[in-house]
Amino acid sequence: MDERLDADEVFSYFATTTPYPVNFSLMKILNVEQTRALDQYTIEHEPVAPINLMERAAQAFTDWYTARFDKDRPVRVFCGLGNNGGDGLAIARLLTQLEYKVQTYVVRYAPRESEDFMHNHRRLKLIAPISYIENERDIPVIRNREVVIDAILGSGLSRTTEGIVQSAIDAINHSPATVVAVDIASGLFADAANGPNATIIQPDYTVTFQLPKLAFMLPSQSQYVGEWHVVDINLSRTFMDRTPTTYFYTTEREIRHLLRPRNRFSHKGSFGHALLFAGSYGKMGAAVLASRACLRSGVGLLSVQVPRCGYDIIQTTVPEAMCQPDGHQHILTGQSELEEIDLSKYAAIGVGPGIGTAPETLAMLTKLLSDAQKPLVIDADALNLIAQNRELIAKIPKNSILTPHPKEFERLTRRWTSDYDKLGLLRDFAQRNRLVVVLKGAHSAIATADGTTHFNSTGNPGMSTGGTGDVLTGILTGLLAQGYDPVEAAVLGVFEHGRAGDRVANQRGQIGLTAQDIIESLRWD
Ligand SMILES: NC(=O)C1=CN([C@@H]2O[C@H](COP(=O)(O)OP(=O)(O)OC[C@H]3O[C@@H](n4cnc5c(N)ncnc54)[C@H](OP(=O)(O)O)[C@@H]3O)[C@@H](O)[C@H]2O)[C@@H](O)CC1
Ligand SMILES: [K+]
Repeated sequence: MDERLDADEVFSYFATTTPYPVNFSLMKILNVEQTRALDQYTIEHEPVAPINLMERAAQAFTDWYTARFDKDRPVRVFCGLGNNGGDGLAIARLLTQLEYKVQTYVVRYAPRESEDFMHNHRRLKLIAPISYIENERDIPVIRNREVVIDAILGSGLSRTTEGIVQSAIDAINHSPATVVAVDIASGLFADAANGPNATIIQPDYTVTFQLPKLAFMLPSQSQYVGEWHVVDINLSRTFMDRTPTTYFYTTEREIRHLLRPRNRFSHKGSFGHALLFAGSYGKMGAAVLASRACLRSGVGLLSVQVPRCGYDIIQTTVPEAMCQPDGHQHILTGQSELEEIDLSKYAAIGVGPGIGTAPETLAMLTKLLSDAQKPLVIDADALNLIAQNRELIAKIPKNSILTPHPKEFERLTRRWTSDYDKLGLLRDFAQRNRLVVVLKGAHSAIATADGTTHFNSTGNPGMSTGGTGDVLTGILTGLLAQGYDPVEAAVLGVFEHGRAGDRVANQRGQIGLTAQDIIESLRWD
């Protein structure tokens, strides 16, 4: 895009060239250009002078900082020469006025400074000394218990760091101090891959302005983000609401709008009849977990199709469910012992947990994909069977929800070169095949047929344990059966699955967390 466009033009550029509809209001992730346009639009339309907006940002950061760090911890603020550096100088002034022990450094990597940097430089100079870092000798020794505030480079990063900036970043990274990045770690691109040997601040915390950045969502960037927090600086809501984006971040606020309240006159028929195809000899636990999770998600009725060896297991462990044994003792073949399965009876169908990859099960899956008239939830071994027989991808009913973990997604597509490459693959796969794809992991990413990606905000590493995926499949099938559309079901189900995991982790820690605990901790109010 032409750099000379002003904020209004950028606004209409994105409004006319990004055709993705948004069904419900979620927190957006904007790209660097859009973020810049958002700042500019706020400045012109609020209106607010740029220097006052910078003061607002510095105040919001300082409020966050003072709520967490005591005055007795010495602070070293490292500033660059752009507006991120300007923020740093303003923060140094605000903290000094609050009687924090502050040392300020300006990393002089270029001859030019931004206007708002210069303004804040003059103001700070009146009340405190400022040191300059021009070569390595000027870099101070940073000690334990000190806090470094990193304001060297922000969203204006345009190239890989080098020279004195690189040396300062290295010194900060090798120090024992706690590091807090202002807006984004210096050297980290907000929405593009960094080169292989880039020098980037590795903060303990990132305090970012207004909206999270795409880089915060990616596992490979986590060492350059740390624990991140968004602070509100009142940038234009109009611009944020009306600027289309393909990336969203799901938080509790948005989930509240998605959840449908129950009417006291409803009966079990109102919440749908779900069917799960799950289990095989030695993997019946997956069927039990998916079934229980489906019931805990509010489904009206549940039937479970299992191999004969699983019949007694389901009947005793999940008495609420009806059980239909397959003709085969150990695996699913689709040959029901009781009757031909009438798929049209079911409001939603889930397939995959613990089914194994036997040829007869492949035959069942193939028939299911072509007979099902509505979206399915497809997980685990069903995904592996599809990956081994890629011609099946085209047969998956449109808007089905697939829930691969990264390895399963790689089998369905190819190895990726970076997390950004992976995001592109995910979006293309979902769009091309008209599917909803939940890529599981930290900040699970949900890609939809219309090209949008929703990142989840709940969940914890304790959930990387056997059976949690089966629980998710049960939840999603239960939500589809209740009439949530597939995107809503995926966004809501992934969020609540993660939130239940967080409740367990809060009560008993992450290490001992089990899939069963997640089921027991599900709450929908
Ligand atoms: N706009 C607003 O209203 C608000 C903005 N806010 C704050 O502003 C920040 C963005 O500020 P910014 O745009 O001035 O960019 P910033 O990152 O400080 O540096 C740009 C300078 O660095 C240079 N440079 C680039 N890469 C380099 C490298 N590798 N090594 C060395 N130099 C490099 C680059 O040079 P150039 O690319 O022009 O050659 C340019 O001179 C944002 O993160 C937030 O903190 C808040 O106050 C809220 C209100
Ligand atoms: K920074």
